[in-house]
Amino acid sequence: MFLPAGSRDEMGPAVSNRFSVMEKFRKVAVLRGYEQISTPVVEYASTFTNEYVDMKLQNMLKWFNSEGEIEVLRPDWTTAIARALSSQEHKPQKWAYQGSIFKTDRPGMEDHQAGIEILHMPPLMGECESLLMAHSFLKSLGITEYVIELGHTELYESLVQELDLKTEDAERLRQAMHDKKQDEVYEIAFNHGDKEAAKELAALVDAYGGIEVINEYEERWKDKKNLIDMLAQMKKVAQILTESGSSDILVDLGRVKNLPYYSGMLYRGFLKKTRAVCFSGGRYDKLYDRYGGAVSAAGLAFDVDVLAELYKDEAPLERICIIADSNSLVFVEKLRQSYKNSIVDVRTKAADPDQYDKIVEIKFIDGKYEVLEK
Ligand SMILES: N[C@@H](Cc1c[nH]c[nH+]1)C(=O)O
Repeated sequence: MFLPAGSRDEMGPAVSNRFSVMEKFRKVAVLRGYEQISTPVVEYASTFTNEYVDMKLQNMLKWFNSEGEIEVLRPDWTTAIARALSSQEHKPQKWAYQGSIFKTDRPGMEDHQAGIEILHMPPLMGECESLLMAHSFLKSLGITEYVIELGHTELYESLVQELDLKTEDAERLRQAMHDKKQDEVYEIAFNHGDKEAAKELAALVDAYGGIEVINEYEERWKDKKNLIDMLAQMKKVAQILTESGSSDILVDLGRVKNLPYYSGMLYRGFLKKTRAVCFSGGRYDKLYDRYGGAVSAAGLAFDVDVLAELYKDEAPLERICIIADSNSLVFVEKLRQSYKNSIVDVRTKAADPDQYDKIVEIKFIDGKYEVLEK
């Protein structure tokens, strides 16, 4: 009530767990050498809808400003950061950020993200650092039961290039591939190419599983050098992650990009228990073409809302309630010093004992304040 559809209030643990997740993220990012970056929540729509980014205006929260230009609430951090960094010197950079993104094509409209962007690093360094950072961060939250899924946009894109597709059919094919509708993939590809190309694309729908899928495809594509190189990249990243003790790895060679700007390896983290996606990212060098190009860029964003739902404080603080009144407040403020590293809540009435580990009452006896345990 009194809120636009999709907006919501949050209270208690839903909020505090989110802040705890964000604090942990910041700590891990700082210790891995990331600098913090923040961009405004209001941007021009054209930052996200221009031909290099190509996000859909219909999914953005938008309005006209007084000059008649369309402004939006930030729908994507990665693009906003690319805009903010466009005039920066080309030297290795690692940025970390946290905050909301707004999209109307999902329930809730506002998502809380924490993410990293790694620029001007040699190939594979960005992908590996993104995923190793994800491993450290999830570990710091006590999350070990997750699966990393690796993909590569250019596998599908290079096969599709061989077809003669109009924009609309290209979109239909991408959707069918995304939904893993093999018959539809075959049909669209066959109608716009030949039997061979259609068979290859349809087979890609099933190219999902452990690292052995890459081995199979190395054999299958042994004459396609560009595809073999991409598989080698995926294999190398998988090997580095495995040797670093990271989580289980799956590959999906038929994965299509979920954001238009990706142009290389893609990765996602799934929680084993719920299958929820807890992070997602990839390589996106071409996004920088708008700003002069020749930039190596990779990164990922964590879904803070998904992580906050799982959050458990491993060493909860002792909770103490002091029952006092306005006369004893000065005394109570001093008394706090003796409860270092505890949550000290001052109330005026006996509080719910279930909420506290200890309740003490301040009484004025014989001219001085006494602390009585209850
Ligand atoms: N911006 C992407 C995540 C990402 C960060 N860097 C690269 N990709 C998303 O919202 O899914």
